[in-house]
Amino acid sequence: MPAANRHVGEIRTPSTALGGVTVRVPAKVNLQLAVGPLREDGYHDLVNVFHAVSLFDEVTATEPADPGAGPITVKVLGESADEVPLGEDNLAVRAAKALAAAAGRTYRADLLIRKTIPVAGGMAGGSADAAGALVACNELWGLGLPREDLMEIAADLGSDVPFALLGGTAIGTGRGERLTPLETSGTFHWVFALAEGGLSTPRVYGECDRLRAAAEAGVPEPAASEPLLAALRTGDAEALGRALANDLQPAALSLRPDLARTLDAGRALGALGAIVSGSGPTCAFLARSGEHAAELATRLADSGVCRSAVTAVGPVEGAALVP
Ligand SMILES: C[C@@](CO)(OP(=O)(O)O)[C@H](O)COP(=O)(O)OP(=O)(O)OC[C@H]1O[C@@H](n2ccc(N)nc2=O)[C@H](O)[C@@H]1O
Ligand SMILES: Nc1ncnc2c1ncn2[C@@H]1O[C@H](COP(=O)(O)OP(=O)(O)O)[C@@H](O)[C@H]1O
Repeated sequence: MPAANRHVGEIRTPSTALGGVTVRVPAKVNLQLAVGPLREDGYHDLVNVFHAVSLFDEVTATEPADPGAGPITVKVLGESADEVPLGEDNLAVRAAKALAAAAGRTYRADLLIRKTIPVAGGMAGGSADAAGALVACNELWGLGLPREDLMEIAADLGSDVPFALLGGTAIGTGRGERLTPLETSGTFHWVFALAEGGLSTPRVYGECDRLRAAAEAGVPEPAASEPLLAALRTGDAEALGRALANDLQPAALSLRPDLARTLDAGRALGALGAIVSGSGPTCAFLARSGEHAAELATRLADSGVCRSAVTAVGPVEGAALVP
C-alpha cells in the first residue's frame, strides 16, 4: 500500500477497530424560556435561549456484534439508565434509523449510551443522545453528511435536538428548533440540583396551559429579553442571574411543589440566579465563580433539598467526536 493511503487507513481504522465511534454531547439549561400560546399542532411558539453546559452523555456506535439482532440495538449505562427505554422509543435509536432512512438504505449499528445527564430532568438528555447517534452513525457509516443535513433530521426528531448538535449559547424560535447562535463573553459557573424522579415535558406544557386558562390572562407572543442578551454579550454573571426567566417554572412548581424549597435554598446560599431548568425538575443555580459553585453544590447536597448536586460550566461545544 502506498505510504499516503496507509496513512489514511491508519487514521480511519482505530475509531471502529478500537470500540467504535464515540461522540460526547452536552446537556442544556434554558436561560430564558418564553412560551407563547398553544398552537393548533399541539406545540407552543417559543423564544428559547439555550446554553450548553459541561454535563455530557457519550454515545458510541459500533458495527453490530450479532448479525441476527435488529439493525439498531442500544444499551444504556450510568445515571438512571434503567429509566431509559431500550426499544424503538429510544431517541438515539430513532435518530440512527432516521439517518439511515435519509441516506436511503438499511444500515446497522450497536449503540452504547453512557448517561450523566439526568433522565426526564429538563436538561435534554434524550435529545443529546439523539444528536450523538446522528454524529456517531454518520461517521461509522462513512456518510459524510454535512451538519446542515444532520440539523434537518434533528429537527424532525425533537425540538431540542438541533441545539444538542450546535452547542454554545443560541436562541431558538418556532418550536425551539430554529437556531441563531448568540455571542457571549467568558464562562459561567453553574450548579444543578438533581431531583428524585422526572417530569414529563408534555405534562408540564399542559399544566402551563391549564394555569394560564385558569388565570384568564392573555398570553403574549414570546420575545427575547434584552437585559439577558446584554448580560450574555458582556459576560456579566450578576446581570445574567437577575435576567434568568422560565415561563414553565410555575407549571413545574405546581406539579412538584417541593422544588420551591430547593430554589429558596440556593438563593439563601448566595446563588446569583435560581431557576427550574426547562420543564424540570432539575434546578439550576448560577454561581459567582468555580469555587462558589463547588461550595454551593456541597451545601445544597448536604441540606437535603435535592438528590445530588453537580457543578458545570457553560457555554461548551455541541455534539463532538471523541478522538
Ligand atoms: C421544555 C424544553 C425546553 O428546551 O425542553 P426540556 O426542558 O423538556 O428538556 C423543550 O421545549 C422541549 O423540547 P423536546 O423535549 O425536544 O420536545 P418535543 O419532543 O419536540 O415535544 C414534546 C412535547 O412537548 C410539547 N412542546 C414541545 C415544544 C414546544 N415548542 N411546544 C410544546 O408544546 C408538546 O406537547 C410536544 O408534544
Ligand atoms: N436516550 C434517551 N435518554 C433519556 N431519555 C430518553 C431517551 N430516549 C427516550 N427517552 C425518553 O424521553 C423522556 C425525556 O427524557 P429527557 O430528554 O432525558 O428529559 P427532558 O425532556 O426533561 O430533558 C424520558 O422520560 C425517556 O422515557
